[in-house]
Amino acid sequence: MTHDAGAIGAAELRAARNQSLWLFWAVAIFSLIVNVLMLTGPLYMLNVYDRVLGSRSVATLVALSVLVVFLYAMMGLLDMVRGRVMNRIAARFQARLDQRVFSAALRASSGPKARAEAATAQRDLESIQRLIASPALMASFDLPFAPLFFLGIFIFHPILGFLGLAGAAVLIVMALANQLMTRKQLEEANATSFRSEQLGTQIRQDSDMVQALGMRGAAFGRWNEARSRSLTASIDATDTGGGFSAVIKAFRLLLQSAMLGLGAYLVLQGEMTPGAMIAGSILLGRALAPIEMIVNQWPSFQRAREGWHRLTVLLGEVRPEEPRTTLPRPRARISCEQVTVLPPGESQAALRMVSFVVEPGQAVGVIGPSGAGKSTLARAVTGLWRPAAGKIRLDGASLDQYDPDVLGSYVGYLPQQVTLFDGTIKENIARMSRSPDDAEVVRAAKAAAAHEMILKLPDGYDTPVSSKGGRLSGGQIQRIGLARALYGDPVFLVLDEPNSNLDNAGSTALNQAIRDAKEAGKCVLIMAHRPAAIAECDLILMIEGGGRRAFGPKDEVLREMVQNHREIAASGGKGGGVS
Ligand SMILES: Nc1ncnc2c1ncn2[C@@H]1O[C@H](COP(=O)(O)OP(=O)(O)OP(=O)(O)O)[C@@H](O)[C@H]1O
Repeated sequence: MTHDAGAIGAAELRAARNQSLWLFWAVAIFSLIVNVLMLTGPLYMLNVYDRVLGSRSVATLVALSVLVVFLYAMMGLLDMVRGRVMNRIAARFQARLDQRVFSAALRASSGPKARAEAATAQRDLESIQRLIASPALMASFDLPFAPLFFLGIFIFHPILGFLGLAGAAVLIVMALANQLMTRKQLEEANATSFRSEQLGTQIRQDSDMVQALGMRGAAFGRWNEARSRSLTASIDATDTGGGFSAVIKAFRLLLQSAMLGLGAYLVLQGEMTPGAMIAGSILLGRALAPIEMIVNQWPSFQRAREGWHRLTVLLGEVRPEEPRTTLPRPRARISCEQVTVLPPGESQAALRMVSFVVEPGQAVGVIGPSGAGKSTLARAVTGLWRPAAGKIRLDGASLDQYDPDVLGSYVGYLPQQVTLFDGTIKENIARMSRSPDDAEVVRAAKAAAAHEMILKLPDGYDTPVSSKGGRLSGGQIQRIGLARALYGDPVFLVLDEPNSNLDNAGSTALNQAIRDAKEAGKCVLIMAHRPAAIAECDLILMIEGGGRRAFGPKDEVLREMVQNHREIAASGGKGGGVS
């Protein structure tokens, strides 16, 4: 992370926090009143001991008690109000950043920067929100009023005041030691717990494969190992933190008793009244309570601090998208100019200096052996992976000149591995739109030859599916993926291995869909291994090892390939790796 990016991310987080600045001030003022009202107890004690018992006046006792009930009621009310205000500050903070963090995490996961931070982004935001809403942060609002209580003790007797201050200093040193000693342990506990959770989720998601391949024992063993590491780290952290909490609690109780003892001595010396002795001990308890609370809740502070740091990196590296000038709907002309693409986080290019042009109404078959860079090209042309060098243009404008969501609506992308969202088939075809266009959903399904198949399902278009397809077969998922790609009249289609799961009828329907798209003036890129998928292609782009080997009319390129094969065979060499 560059220093500038970090500063920008931190400024964004601070701005979200500072939008509630006036509410923080309101909480500070409520805290001032609540802390002043906390003097009620000690003052009541002082008066009961020194006045009521001395004068034996029931009337004074009743009057004082009525006053105390009123003051405690006020204190309770204000305490409740400040708690509710803090809850709302926390909710505002999260609401303001939720979408921004979500979208930054989404973009970071397919980009080279801040990928690690993206994994926990939403959790990190929540950990800050939880801290703001917790009694722990409220305790930090009470902390500045500790001097008020110490002043009260000093007024009772300076020696008591010095004892209280010395005790508080010891407690603060212990709190700092707690912070220092648990920091690394808590970091380790948080990280290992996240890793074991992730592994558990992955194993559950791939449960079919885990069970079919007899991986249950091995998977469970690995998960158990991760879980044990997380448990050990968490025990270490809670042991240390819990130890400090216990010592601090015992020390605070001891200190209060010491105050009482010293107070009693001063009373015996005639330097103080018994009421002041009791009140002094209570005041000390009030002054030290926030320190104890902060130490006990230190893991929440630590989680929020780590989260804040990671979000600083994420938001600094993944800046909000600048609004773009709206361009007219483009023609289906795609040109790649010397495009080089690095997969996210990699330093080696998966595609090198590739150039070609596809005109409206043309379909180009992208062929090449496994790992040649076909899917990489698909991701680059759809705008998912930005080229490290060169330009990809749609109707003359480079892809980054389009708003990503608008560009997405121009793209009909069928990825190599189709995943669906939890929802109905209709919602999936309609790209999870909140207001799906039924007629368009059916049109897209018909174009993908999925209509009849969908009607045969128990609830037709309203059949619920899961991310892995649920009741759907591989071929059915692929057809729904194709219908999704065709939904909303995209400008161009990018179909990555579109017929890998299709039967003959499916392949025929796919070819019809490609013909229709060409007739409608769209252009189509088909990444393919199987010859049937390139039947409708006018052009062939052959890539190997990330570089362009050949590009031109289909027959010419195929003839050239056959020629090469013959020559290689004749010279006794081995055939090329083209599928
Ligand atoms: N997400 C990724 N992270 C890192 N490297 C990747 C990623 N995706 C692909 N690569 C690398 O990029 C190169 C090209 O992969 P790509 O998936 O584009 O090949 P392909 O031609 O589509 O292969 P196949 O026909 O097997 O699908 C490979 O060396 C691969 O290891």
